[in-house]
Amino acid sequence: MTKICCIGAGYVGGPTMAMIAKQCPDVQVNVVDINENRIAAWQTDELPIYEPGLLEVVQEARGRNLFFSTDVDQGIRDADIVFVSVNTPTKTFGEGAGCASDLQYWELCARRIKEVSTSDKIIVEKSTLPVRTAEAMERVLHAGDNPVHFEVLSNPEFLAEGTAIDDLHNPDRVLIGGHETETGRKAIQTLVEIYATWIPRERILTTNLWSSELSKLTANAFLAQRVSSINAISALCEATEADVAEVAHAIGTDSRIGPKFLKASIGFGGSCFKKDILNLVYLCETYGLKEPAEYWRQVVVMNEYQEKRFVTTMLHSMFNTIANKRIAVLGFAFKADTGDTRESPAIKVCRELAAEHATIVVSDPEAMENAKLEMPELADRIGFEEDPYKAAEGAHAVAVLTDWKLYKELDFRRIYDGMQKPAFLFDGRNMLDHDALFEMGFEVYSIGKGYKTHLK
Ligand SMILES: NC(=O)c1ccc[n+]([C@@H]2O[C@H](COP(=O)([O-])OP(=O)(O)OC[C@H]3O[C@@H](n4cnc5c(N)ncnc54)[C@H](O)[C@@H]3O)[C@@H](O)[C@H]2O)c1
Ligand SMILES: O=c1ccn([C@@H]2O[C@H](COP(=O)(O)OP(=O)(O)O[C@H]3O[C@H](CO)[C@@H](O)[C@H](O)[C@H]3O)[C@@H](O)[C@H]2O)c(=O)[nH]1
Repeated sequence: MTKICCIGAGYVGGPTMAMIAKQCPDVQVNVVDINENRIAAWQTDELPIYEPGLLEVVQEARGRNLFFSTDVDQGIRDADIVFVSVNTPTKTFGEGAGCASDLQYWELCARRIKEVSTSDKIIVEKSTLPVRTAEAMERVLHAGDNPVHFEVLSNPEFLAEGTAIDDLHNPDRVLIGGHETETGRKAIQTLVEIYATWIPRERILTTNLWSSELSKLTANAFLAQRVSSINAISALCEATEADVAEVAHAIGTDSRIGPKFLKASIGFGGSCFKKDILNLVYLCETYGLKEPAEYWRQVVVMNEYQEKRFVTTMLHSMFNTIANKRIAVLGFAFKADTGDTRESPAIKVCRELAAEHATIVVSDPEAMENAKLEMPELADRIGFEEDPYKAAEGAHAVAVLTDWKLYKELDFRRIYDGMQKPAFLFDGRNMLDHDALFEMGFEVYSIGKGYKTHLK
């Protein structure tokens, strides 16, 4: 029986390993982590992350061939294949602070693997890493006179939160990079066979190590670039009475452009896009490629502009003062169907609103616990109210920041009746029926669509 160990039981390690275990009952999968609370939660039905469909997948395999443990060393020692899926955040200190990837968690894992292994293993980079990390890892793994052989593969993860289970079940592609040597090819084949249990072989791409590592950063850079591109156009739409949704539809029907990832918004969030683009920027700079670095940096610059612009619109439309006005923030997660608030644009928006001395009430169906941890410094300005109607009661403005489906279904007549007048509504996701809201009496502001106001 093949034994897999995955180090890191987070948003990636948990769901990916649960899917492998579900699809491959003959493979034993041990997910290990140093975070005791997380591991304990994976062992219950109150999973540590909210992801539609995840619980069912975990329940099918848990206790059969899927196990969660804090015994990292034992997990590594027993395994034929070790996935490393630890966090690789942006460095906050020293050289490359604010841009480079912080590789300390990855390197600690490599050292641990070397320390405790007594048999040959395939080591799989699941975390998103700078191109050529595998080289450094191989040096760490093979330092000294260790007789054990480690074959390093890159297998980046492309799942998106909120759709992780569908993405894992039916991925556009799986990417596996390895050395073009006999042992490298053999290791690639071993991993290909695991995925081929449920994924058509032609969707499993194999490349050299560096192409695989770089493809992950490139994919995220291209995706984020599309969001920043349409957001840049949204600003021009507002100035010209063009409608960004119409523009996006018109260009998206060109098969060379395609319709996806063209939704104008308050900006992209999540733990990956900004971090991975900045990592790409840092890599370009490291190789002396100033212009490519600047090119990609602009994707992040545009995103920050879009977040800031949203609050500026709120401020200007509400007569240039929001001090002590109650603002109901509907949605704090960085996108719908997740409780994840990492790098959520809602954080930036709340900070800017608080800087204007607004009184903020945050509501979200899944992200309240994480939201409470995000902005401790604003505790005296922010309240939390799970019920969106209560959050909006007495508010001067409602700002929709996450595209939760339930916000489409709210009784906005009831919300309007309970609000201060004029009642402002800022739709940061362009998801509501703006004509109907305007008819009810709202002052309606959206992204890239012009404003609907009763005020002269
Ligand atoms: N979140 C996503 O949607 C997503 C998608 C694709 C790729 N990625 C990449 O996958 C990686 C993991 O992301 P995530 O969102 O799952 O992070 P996460 O923070 O949710 O999980 C990482 C886990 O690793 C554990 N860990 C850290 N060091 C450890 C060690 N030495 N030993 C054992 N456990 C350790 C942490 O305790 C944590 O639980 C990152 O590189 C990220 O860029 C994330
Ligand atoms: O047209 C769009 C599409 C997305 N977004 C926003 O962009 C952010 C990212 O969304 P999405 O990409 O769907 O979620 P993530 O979970 O961050 O997934 C991205 O980041 C992961 C981590 O690397 C990758 O694995 C995925 O392939 C990649 O889509 C969110 O704030 C979305 O609201 C928009 O504003 N407009």
